[in-house]
Amino acid sequence: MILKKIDQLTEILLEIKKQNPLIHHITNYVTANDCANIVLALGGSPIMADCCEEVEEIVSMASALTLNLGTLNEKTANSMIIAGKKANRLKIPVILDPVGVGATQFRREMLKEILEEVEVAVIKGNLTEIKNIYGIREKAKGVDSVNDGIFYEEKKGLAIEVSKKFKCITVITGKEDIITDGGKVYIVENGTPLLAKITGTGCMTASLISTCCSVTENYLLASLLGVLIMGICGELATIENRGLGSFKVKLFDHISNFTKEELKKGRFYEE
Ligand SMILES: Nc1ncnc2c1ncn2[C@@H]1O[C@H](COP(=O)(O)OP(=O)(O)O)[C@@H](O)[C@H]1O
Ligand SMILES: Cc1ncsc1CCOP(=O)(O)O
Ligand SMILES: [Mg+2]
Repeated sequence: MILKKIDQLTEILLEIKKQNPLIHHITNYVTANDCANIVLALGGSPIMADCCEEVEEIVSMASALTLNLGTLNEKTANSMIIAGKKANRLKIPVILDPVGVGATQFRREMLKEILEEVEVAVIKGNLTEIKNIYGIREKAKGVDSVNDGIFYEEKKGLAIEVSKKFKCITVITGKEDIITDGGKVYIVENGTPLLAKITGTGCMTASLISTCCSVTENYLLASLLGVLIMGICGELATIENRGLGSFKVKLFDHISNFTKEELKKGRFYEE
């Protein structure tokens, strides 16, 4: 079963290299450069554009749209809605990363508006972010998850409920990652605590998922692939690690060299 899945995931990987899809991001100014480079490393082509006058034109050329709330303001929130609606009309997948949504009332209100106006294909966040999306008010200190210690069954249940509520794929990242469409659930065990020590690995995971979603209609498998790539490459980057700087460089090296061979290092199961 897993071998068949590896073949299906490899097909998505090869399709990205073949198509070089354009991935439109409306994202934060902290990790934008890393997200652009991660899309390039996987074989896609990034464009970051958030001006409301041009987002419709940009998204019309793109194969996926990533909306990242990391440094949200009223202007970018408006651009997200304009671009998101256009993406929906064009049937382009929209991937939402609700960065720091538990931190402020403003983010929660803007997120609610975005989700009322835009149909999202995938919501990806850490546990605190996903709890807040579902209306569980866990106050975030910033952009990181407050508590990853809840029972695995509870985390899985939450992801399923979010998928049902918003009719989308839900991804909860953390020590183990959960990916679900509300029915089938994948658990990914790859990763390293070092991934949580550098900023942007969550944002980059969303960019990887977007790139994978851009070449297939199977958003569940595409999300699984994006998560696996980050987890496996994170593990590979720890080999002979000298510190966080070189860890990050090695993470990019492994993502740019990622093939079916690396995919076989995936530790995931289906429920
Ligand atoms: N304790 C951990 N062990 C293994 N992998 C982790 C751990 N914490 C986070 N990760 C990985 O780091 C990446 C980013 O996840 P996370 O830190 O939850 O996102 P964010 O940066 O949005 O808070 C994911 O690939 C996740 O699997
Ligand atoms: C630190 C920070 N502040 C606003 S956005 C951002 C980056 C968050 O990135 P990630 O969610 O991948 O850790
Ligand atoms: Mg994040």
